[in-house]
Amino acid sequence: MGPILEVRELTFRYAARPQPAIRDLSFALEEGEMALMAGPSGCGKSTLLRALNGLIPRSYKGELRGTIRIGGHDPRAWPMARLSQQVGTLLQDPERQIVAADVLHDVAFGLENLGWPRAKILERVEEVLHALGIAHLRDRPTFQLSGGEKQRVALAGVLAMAPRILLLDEPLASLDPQSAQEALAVFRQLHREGHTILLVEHRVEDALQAGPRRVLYLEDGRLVFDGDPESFFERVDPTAVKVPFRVWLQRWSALTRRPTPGVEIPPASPTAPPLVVFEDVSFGYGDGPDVLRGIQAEIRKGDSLAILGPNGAGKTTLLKLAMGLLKPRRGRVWVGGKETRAQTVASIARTIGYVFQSPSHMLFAPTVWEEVAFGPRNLGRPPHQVEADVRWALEQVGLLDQARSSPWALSFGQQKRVTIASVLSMRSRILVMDEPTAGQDYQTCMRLMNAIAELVFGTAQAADALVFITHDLDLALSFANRIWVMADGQLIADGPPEAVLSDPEVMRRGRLVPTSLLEANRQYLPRTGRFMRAERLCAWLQGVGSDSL
Ligand SMILES: Nc1ncnc2c1ncn2[C@@H]1O[C@H](COP(=O)(O)OP(=O)(O)OP(=O)(O)O)[C@@H](O)[C@H]1O
Ligand SMILES: Nc1ncnc2c1ncn2[C@@H]1O[C@H](COP(=O)(O)OP(=O)(O)OP(=O)(O)O)[C@@H](O)[C@H]1O
Repeated sequence: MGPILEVRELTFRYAARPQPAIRDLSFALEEGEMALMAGPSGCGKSTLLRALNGLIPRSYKGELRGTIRIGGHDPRAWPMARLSQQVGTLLQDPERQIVAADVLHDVAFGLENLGWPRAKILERVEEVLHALGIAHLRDRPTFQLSGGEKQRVALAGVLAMAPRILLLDEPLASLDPQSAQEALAVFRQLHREGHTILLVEHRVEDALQAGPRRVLYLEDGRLVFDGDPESFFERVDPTAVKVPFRVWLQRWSALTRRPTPGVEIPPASPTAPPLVVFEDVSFGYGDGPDVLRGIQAEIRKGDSLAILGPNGAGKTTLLKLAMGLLKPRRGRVWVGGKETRAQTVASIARTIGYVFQSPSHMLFAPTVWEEVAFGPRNLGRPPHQVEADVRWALEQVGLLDQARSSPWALSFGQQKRVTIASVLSMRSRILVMDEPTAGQDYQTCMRLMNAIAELVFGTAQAADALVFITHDLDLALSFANRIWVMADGQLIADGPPEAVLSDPEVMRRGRLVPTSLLEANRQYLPRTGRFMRAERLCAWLQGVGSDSL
């Protein structure tokens, strides 16, 4: 029997683009094989998945050349219903995957289409919801879900159908670390049961825990590596891909191109002037239960604040209260010395630039340039200033070359960066970002965060504070001088990364799982005195001599 999935010399060019998004791709997966696919943002990963699941050429027009075989047949001749029984896809943006009004119906949707009897559908849905730890969400309206809750519901819908081939486009991007572990356990189980899995993930270190024995690495539409994880680590540039810290250390002295050190982030000062104050704040949606309870905290000048915590803990809700998009049920929120109740959202937006979690909630303009120009124009800036602001913001996110593209003709990671640029261009004093680096490759992520940290801590002092929600502990320990952990609507920790991420009780309640970089940092903390990002820790370890390793 031949491979279950095979592509040969596959090339695809989107109609709107002069260059192909994937070029001459050839590889095959045997039945029951699991492979991890990685590569920089925009390298063609989602495009390949679209060609495999039939969205290309059905929904995306362009020029497709080469061969695709599924179980030895050309799927392009099949009706979509037959193809989707064989190939299940988790899309990168759960907003686009969820179809039904409540969780039960959403997860049951595919099975209903297959004509399963009702009792069997219910049984199957319960089973999948349990496996992903979201049984409690069963009867919830889907529009009310948090980002990570949505991602798990979308995944449940795909897994419920148990297709032979699973194409998973960044299934971990918005999951809290413990939920990511649970999802990985489900993938391991599916692999044991004989499903073929192609897992696209930037979180390489995490994704490898699902046990793939093969890594496919794309660059600029081409397959540049196909081999086992250890050989991948021997060849990979650790500044480009998130690898375990031991790989960093092994490769560090041989690196010819060292990453730029980036701006130094000083400790947060507990006596700096407060910018945003939460005064005993509680909040619930509509007449529903409280989702935030008794939040008492201040965001101060010079903070680079990372907000961590389980999916559904209330992180996004808290930031929406700061933006005045929601008003507290009890207590008060102050921005710039005034209560949010007494300010319009537009006036708060002059102080706080806010990047939403999902780019599809923000994008609206015909071109990237127009999208990024909207904010500064709205603030009444003169055209030459708008031009300078847009150019600068697009440079920071590495998208100046896409200025004339439609935001909809970009990869997910690129779209997310457009939304960041459209906030940077307003040059707000406080930058608030909901999972800014979800869906970004490691290198882009580091560049982006360095550029943003530079605004607050660089010589120009172009901003006063930075606040970001993230599930990436490495990002938090590398760029935050202060961490809040939220759990179940409450603030359970507030302090420097070294203290917060060393507290086992906070780690447990926050569903935080130590990464290899965090573990190395904890080990050396007595001597380093502070947590450091991977390259700094490597340099430090080298400085103290290898005998102490
Ligand atoms: N609908 C579209 N129309 C035109 N061009 C597109 C479209 N979608 C993606 N592209 C372009 O094709 C290239 C590959 O995009 P793709 O989404 O496959 O990348 P990716 O590797 O999945 O990126 P990411 O990691 O950011 O999700 C990019 O240059 C992107 O701008
Ligand atoms: N519009 C809404 N109506 C009702 N409940 C909502 C609404 N939006 C969010 N919720 C609920 O409020 C709680 C907190 O959601 P929130 O989006 O703040 O979580 P989060 O910590 O940002 O999660 P994630 O890490 O998954 O993004 C969740 O239980 C969520 O289901």
